[in-house]
Amino acid sequence: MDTVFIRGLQVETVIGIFEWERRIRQRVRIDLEMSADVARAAATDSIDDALDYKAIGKRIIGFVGESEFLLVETLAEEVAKIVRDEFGVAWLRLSVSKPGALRGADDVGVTIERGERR
Ligand SMILES: Nc1nc2c(c(=O)[nH]1)N=C([C@H](O)[C@@H](O)CO)CN2
Repeated sequence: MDTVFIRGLQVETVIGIFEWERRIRQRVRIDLEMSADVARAAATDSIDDALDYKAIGKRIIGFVGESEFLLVETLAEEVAKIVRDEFGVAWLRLSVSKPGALRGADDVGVTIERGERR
């Protein structure tokens, strides 16, 4: 299985369980790996046969920027659904984190895996 990935995508959004977090925008970081047939795209050298990371990245930026979830878990699940349903991705591994949210830690968040690897 091949993968197409997006690493370190940063988007500002409303997220968090505390009252003060509902009044500000915070930066979340998204790391995404998606199964893809890279050999086919390489053979034709056509974006039509590729999983377009730019199109997916723009869709995620738009969705996350407009969202107002409490938990990073919910944000991760909803982004995973969009990527799978709208871009036909069979398997993905997705991390959503809030850099600096926990004093003393570089980053905190969740990683989910959805679908079957082909
Ligand atoms: N598993 C989770 N734990 C916590 C979350 C979360 O989204 N998932 N969120 C918070 C707070 O919003 C925190 O990020 C504020 O600094 C705490 N724990």
